[in-house]
Amino acid sequence: MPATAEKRKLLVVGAGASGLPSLRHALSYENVDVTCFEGTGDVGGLWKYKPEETDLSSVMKSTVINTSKEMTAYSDFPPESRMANFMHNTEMYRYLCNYADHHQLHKYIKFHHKVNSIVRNSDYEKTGKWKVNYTDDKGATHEDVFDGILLCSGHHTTPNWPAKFTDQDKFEGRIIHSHSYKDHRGYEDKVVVVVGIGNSGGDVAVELSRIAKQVYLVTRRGTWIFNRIFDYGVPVDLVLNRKFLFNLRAMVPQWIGDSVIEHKLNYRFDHKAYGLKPEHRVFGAHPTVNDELPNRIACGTVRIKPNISKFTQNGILFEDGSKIEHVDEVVMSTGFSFEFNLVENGELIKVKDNQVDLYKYMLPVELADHNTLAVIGLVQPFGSIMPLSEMQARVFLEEFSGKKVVPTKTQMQNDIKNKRDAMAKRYVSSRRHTIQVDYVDYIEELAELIGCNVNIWELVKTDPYLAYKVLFGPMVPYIFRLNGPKKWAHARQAILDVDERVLQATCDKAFDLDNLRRTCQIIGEFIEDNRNFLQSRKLLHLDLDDRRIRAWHDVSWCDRIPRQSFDYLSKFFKNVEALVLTVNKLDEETSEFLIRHARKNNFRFEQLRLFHSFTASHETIARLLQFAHCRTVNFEAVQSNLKAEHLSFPGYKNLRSICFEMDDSLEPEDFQRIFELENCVNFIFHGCDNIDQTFVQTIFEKFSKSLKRIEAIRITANKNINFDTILANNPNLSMVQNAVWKLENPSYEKAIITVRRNAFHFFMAFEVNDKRIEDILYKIPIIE
Ligand SMILES: NC(=O)C1=CN([C@@H]2O[C@H](COP(=O)(O)OP(=O)(O)OC[C@H]3O[C@@H](n4cnc5c(N)ncnc54)[C@H](OP(=O)(O)O)[C@@H]3O)[C@@H](O)[C@H]2O)C=CC1
Repeated sequence: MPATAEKRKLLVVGAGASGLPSLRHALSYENVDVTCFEGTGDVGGLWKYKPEETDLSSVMKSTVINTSKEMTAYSDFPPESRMANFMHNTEMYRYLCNYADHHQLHKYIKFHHKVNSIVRNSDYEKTGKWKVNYTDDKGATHEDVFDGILLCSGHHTTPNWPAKFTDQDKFEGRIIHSHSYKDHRGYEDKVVVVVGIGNSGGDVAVELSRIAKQVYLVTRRGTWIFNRIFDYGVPVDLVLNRKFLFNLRAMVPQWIGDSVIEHKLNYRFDHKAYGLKPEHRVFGAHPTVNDELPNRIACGTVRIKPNISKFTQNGILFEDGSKIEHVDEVVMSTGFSFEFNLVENGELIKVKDNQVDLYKYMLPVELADHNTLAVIGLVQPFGSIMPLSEMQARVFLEEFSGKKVVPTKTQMQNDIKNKRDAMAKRYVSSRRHTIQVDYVDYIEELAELIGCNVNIWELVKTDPYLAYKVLFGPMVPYIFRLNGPKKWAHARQAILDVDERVLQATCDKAFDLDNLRRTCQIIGEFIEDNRNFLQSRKLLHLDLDDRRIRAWHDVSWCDRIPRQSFDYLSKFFKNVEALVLTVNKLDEETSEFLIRHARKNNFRFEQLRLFHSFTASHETIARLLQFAHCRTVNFEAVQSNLKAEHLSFPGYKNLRSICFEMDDSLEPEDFQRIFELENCVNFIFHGCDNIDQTFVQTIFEKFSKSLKRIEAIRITANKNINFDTILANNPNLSMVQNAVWKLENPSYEKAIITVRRNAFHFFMAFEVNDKRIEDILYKIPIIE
């Protein structure tokens, strides 16, 4: 495909978990003009729970994903720290929505647009173009030609109904497929038979076991059951999907790896004793992940049964001769089928019993001359599909945008054959095992194609710590944004922060003292190494916060300083002089600590910025201000409860500048007293959203007649004020974006250095426009 200056039109079909990253990456190519058609009115596909009976794919109401958040994330969008390690479907949906919002994908998605057919265009041989027939959101049908197509419509939509069991039609109870199962309602006190022990069957059986009279779970060959969490509560996929382990696995016979894991799984519960031990080895079938099933079996609320041999009018006979006389409900959790009838009536990508010939499960060999159509997300990994879908889209887009990354037709065919042979050798022969991949091997294979796999030996030379993490840590998707096309500047940090995000998902206040001490040491060394520089540049800003601070402007949710970090801070205070100290939720204990250091170490700062509500008393704050020789206090986004009587405390008396919330408890008389503070000449008014025009005018009159100075007034949502009148009456006043008015304001440009450790961060800003800053930014130790 020739590189071309002209934009190539790409259609992404579906805005679910595969469509969204496809769209996001397509947008990063200048020569690609992308549109996404989504049949429904929302993004999220399967992950958007649909309470009604539908032909669309949908999770159950209670579905919790069985891959962990870090292994399920997209490569440039790490999940929030507080998101669960295994997300409930509503949280998954939120993650997908956030991703779409973050990358502003909505404007490229045409909702309620349904694709009816896709065929090669008349000039396909020459151009590789496709003709698409679709119905728009008004019901009108159109035809359009695209240079490329990404089919991202999922493969968990069409229920696979098993061939009817003997006398199934005579059965008078209800039989549904798990696709139609929503929640437990209606199953109370019923006898339920769940057929199939895949992840759907396991989930349904466990859920119903709490409210049904009895649940029977049918399996014709047993299965190995994984728990979502491994030793020490670490998500199992974070433990098993590691580069090192896969490299090792390639060197030892398969049975060794199988035996180790089987031993581990049996150690939790003996699969034989629980009637589940299969003939196949653990990696010989798609894994069933279920944390509760063994317990439910132990409690007898779920009983394991072999396959059904026959239905009766009210009951079921099993292959071992056992019988249940009365059955109310049967839930066939027997998997899904897929087909590609949308594309040339199913003639192009032929599917038989879920067997399909696609290069890397995405590219039809017949189209090898152009490679302008791909299926995204058609894999069933030991691990999460989402990062694989994203990587598939990246492979396609590299090719589509002009690079040659897909090999020759013959190589494609060989690869398909090799994969099929390997699958037949390893897996139980079944329609379930036709698109199986190992997460690590497969993502690396794709990454190799586009040159974004990590060369560990090269990395060891330049960044040994990161190399260690990549080799021995979980193979998180961010790894594939360190190199190659569309590198992501924050990939390194995202990799190093994995443990922290995992930990914070289960423990808000997870502080590890050893780590804190190590942090002190590293920070100390950093300060030592850069002493001259630090002394020549006064630190502008020191932010004490035990939450992630991603950017200067993004300090949105904070907590109090952890006690454990006092040690660490002491070390820092000995070395650095700051202009601004920001503390979130300042309490008495922290204030006393800071006062001690101000007195003992001569720790100084010029501005105290109090973020969010604080519980320290004004008396204590005043002492802190006094001992730190602080001349500016900034009550920001807090109820300051500042009263006239506080002003007699020495710390407040000496203030030169004060910033406070106008909408809090401040009374006009208090304001008058503050205004009259002798030393205080600079004022910033925050959050003046509820004050009225007269008051604002009074403020300006007061200030214009005195030596006092307003640095800024921030009014973001005030309907009472006529800005034009006020600006007209005050020629020295200018409004700078977003209703921030400035009379005078020294504007510092800032560089920001964030040094972070496990759940605790230092935030430092220096004066900038200095090349040194950049150098330091790169050298700053990253603390885990
Ligand atoms: N929480 C989560 O994240 C969830 C994820 N999923 C995923 O969705 C996908 C689909 O899962 P699922 O719906 O469970 O389907 P699967 O295809 O994985 O499992 C189907 C089950 O039905 C059995 N089965 C099929 N046909 C018959 C038959 N004729 N007689 C008896 N048993 C039969 C299969 O047994 P056999 O092995 O003998 O063929 C197997 O146990 C998987 O990738 C799964 O991981 C699903 C649910 C929840």
